[in-house]
Amino acid sequence: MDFSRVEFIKGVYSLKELPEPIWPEIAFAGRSNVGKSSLINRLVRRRNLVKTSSRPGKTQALNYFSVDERMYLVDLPGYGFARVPKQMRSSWEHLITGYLERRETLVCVVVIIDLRHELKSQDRELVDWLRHHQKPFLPVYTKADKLSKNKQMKNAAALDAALTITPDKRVLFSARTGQGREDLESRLANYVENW
Ligand SMILES: Nc1nc2c(ncn2[C@@H]2O[C@H](COP(=O)(O)OP(=O)(O)OP(=O)(O)O)[C@@H](O)[C@H]2O)c(=O)[nH]1
Ligand SMILES: [Mg+2]
Repeated sequence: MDFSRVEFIKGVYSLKELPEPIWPEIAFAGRSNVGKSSLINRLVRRRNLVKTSSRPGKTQALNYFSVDERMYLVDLPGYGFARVPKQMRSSWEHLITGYLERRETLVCVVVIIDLRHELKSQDRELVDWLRHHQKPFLPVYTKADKLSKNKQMKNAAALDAALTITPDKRVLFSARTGQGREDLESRLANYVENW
C-alpha cells in the first residue's frame, strides 16, 4: 500500500453524495481541532493535502481521498464544536451517524483523542456507540509532541483505563514530529488487506 499515492476525490454533504462503495475505507473521527486533518497529512506525507486550521470547525464535509487506487480515507467533521448553531449540529450528527451506521465498506474508524486531556464525554459516546454497533475502531492519542515522554506514558495509561483497552490497541501519535506514523500506517494497511 503506497500511502503517498493520494488524491482528493470529493467533499460529501449528504448521504446521497457518497461515492460508489468500491473500496474499503477508513474514517477519521474526533473532536473539533483535535488534529484529524493534520494526522491525515502526516500519514500520506503531504504538508497541505488536507486543510487544517487553529480555528475549530474547519472540516465541514466528509472529505474523501483515494489512496493507491485501492482504498478511501475519509476526513470527518469534528464534534463538540459549541459555536456551531444547534440546527447545523444536528444535521452533522445525522450525516455522520448515518454514514457510520450504513457504510458497508467502512473497515475501521480511527478515533483521534488529544493526549493532553482526559477522555471527553463525546469521545466516550462515540466509542460506546462504535462498540454497540460492532464497528472496528482504533484509538489514536495525538499531539504527543506537546508532552514529555514521562507525561505521555502517564496520560496514555489514563486514557487506556478510561477506554478499557490495553496499550497494544492504540497508537501514540504526533502530526508535528511523525511519531507513530509507521505504526498507524501498518495497522491501517492491515485493515484494508483483511477486508
Ligand atoms: N503540536 C501539535 N499540533 C497539532 C498536531 N496535530 C494538529 N495540530 C494543530 O492543531 C490544530 C488543529 O488541527 P486540524 O488538523 O485542523 O484539526 P481537525 O481535527 O481537522 O479540526 P476540524 O477540522 O476543525 O475538526 C492546528 O493548529 C494544527 O497545527 C500535533 O500532533 N502536534
Ligand atoms: Mg479538519
